[in-house]
Order: sequence, then structure tokens, then C-alpha cells
Amino acid sequence: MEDGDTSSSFPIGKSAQDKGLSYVPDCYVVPPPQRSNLTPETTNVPVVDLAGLHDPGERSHIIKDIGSASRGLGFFQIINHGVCQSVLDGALSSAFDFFNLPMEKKLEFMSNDVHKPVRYGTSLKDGIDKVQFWRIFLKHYAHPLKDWVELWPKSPANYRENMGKYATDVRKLALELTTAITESLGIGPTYLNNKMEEGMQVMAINCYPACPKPELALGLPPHSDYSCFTILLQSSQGLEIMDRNDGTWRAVLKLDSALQVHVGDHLEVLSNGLYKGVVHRVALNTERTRISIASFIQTLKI
Ligand SMILES: O=C(O)CCC(=O)C(=O)O
Ligand SMILES: [Fe+2]
Repeated sequence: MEDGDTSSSFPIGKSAQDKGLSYVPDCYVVPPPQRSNLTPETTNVPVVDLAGLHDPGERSHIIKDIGSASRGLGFFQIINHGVCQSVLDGALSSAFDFFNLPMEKKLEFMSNDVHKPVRYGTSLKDGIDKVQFWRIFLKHYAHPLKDWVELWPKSPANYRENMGKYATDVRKLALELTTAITESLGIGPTYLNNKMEEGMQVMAINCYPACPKPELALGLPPHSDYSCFTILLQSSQGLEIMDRNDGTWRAVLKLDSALQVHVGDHLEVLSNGLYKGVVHRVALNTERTRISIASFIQTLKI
């Protein structure tokens, strides 16, 4: 499945783009069957406490929990993950500051080339109904950090430092999770080590402004991630995941200090379908802008 915007074309009408105008959406209204009812039932998401991952007595239980969450929803939240609160807060606050910059600063990064290592844009569903989704984003490569950080935005002034620290800590966490995930599959903790060393870490910094009619629109359409797995930090609630048993959408409660882990398409393939890439989408609200920072962990090089 698609990642929600990688396959999409650029959301600026051609004539507007020619005239140098920014941002002329087709329509934000999604067809009725695809809308969120804004008060879906919440889902009981497994919370995995990683505190004992290096304790030989506890590791096997944690690995079992990761395995059963990956086989079930393909989604879990993690606590005691080793990324400290000040790093989480710093990344979110730099993300908010970036999206609050004057438009011309952000347009420097706008491109319709999906292979650009740093890219700002909005998402467009270019299929039937041509629905525009209520999201702006900044995407950038993050590993190895030294190869990419100089291409990241210079402003806000603390962006590179805060986002770089977060990216580095998430990388460390991702390597720990990789060993736990492959161990849970019974293929040993080092199965993906070399590939992960070389692999990509792409970050999507998503911004969903408050929406006057959230019942008509979506922040991101239903999709699963193309990654091996995705680690996600959010400023407030908004994610919905699909219950594979009955196709209904369930809201995910936000847990303070937790990070979310989404099983991606690559892990679904690697596990011969035992672990399932979670299908998810983003609902909106009238009150506040929501930020999420998705780190797509991949074994593939560019
Ligand atoms: O904003 C979210 O909670 C989800 C973001 C997401 O699914 C993505 O960037 O692929
Ligand atoms: Fe996603």
C-alpha cells in the first residue's frame, strides 16, 4: 500500500504553479463512507515496557509481548524506550516552530521530486475524487545524520540540534527494536543487523492544522507504511487504526511519553505475513494543530 503521499503528485494546480501562486487545493471533502465519525471507539493497544530489555530475566517476556502485538494489531506503544522527555519535547517544539515560519522560508524546500532528501509539501490523493488531505509535511533523510543534517532547515535556529538529537536517539532505539523483533520471529537478534546499519531512516514531520469541518476531511488517508517499522511521536491524539477483523476504525489513545510502533509492509513480507502492516489514517479536530513525527525505519538504501 502507499504511504499516503509518496505516490501523489504535487498539490499545486499547474496554472497556479506557473503563476507562482501557492497552494490551490481541489477539495478537502472525502466521500461519506471514508469520513471519520470523530468519536470512534478507542482500541486497546498493547503497551510494551522496554525497561527490562537488557535484563536476561525480563527480555524474553518483552520479546513475547512485541511478537504478540505485531501478530495482532501490527501496532503497539512503547514506554521506557530510552528517549528522554526533553528530547521528545525539543523535537516537537522545533517542528511547531518550523511550520510557524513565514511561508517563503518553507517554500524553499517545496518540491515535487519525491527523491529529494529534504522536501516540504502537502498531500494530494490523485485518484478518484481528487481529494486533498488536511496535512502539510516536511520529510527528510536522517541516517547517517552527518550526511543529511546540513541539508535540513537552518531555521528555526534549534531545528537541526533538536531534531538531530531526536533522530539519533530514535536510531538507537530502532536498532534495539530490530533485534527484539527478529528474535520474536525466531530468526535471532542479529538477522537484520548489517542491513539496518546500511538502511535508511526517513522522517516525516506531519502538521495537521485545526480544521473547521473535521467531520468532512482527513489528515491522511488509510494506508500502511512502506517501512520495516515506523516509530511515531505525536503532540496530541488523532491516529485511527483499522480493526482487521471487522474493518472498523478505532481511535488510539495518547499516552504521555510513549512512542508508537507501526509494523510496516517490509516486516509483513519478511515475516511471511505473520506480522501485519497496520492500516491507519489521521482524523482532525477543530481546536488544535497536531504534529506527528514519523521515523520510517528501513533496511534499504536509497
Ligand atoms: O500522524 C500520524 O499519527 C500518522 C502519520 C503517518 O501515518 C505517516 O506519516 O505515515
Ligand atoms: Fe503512516
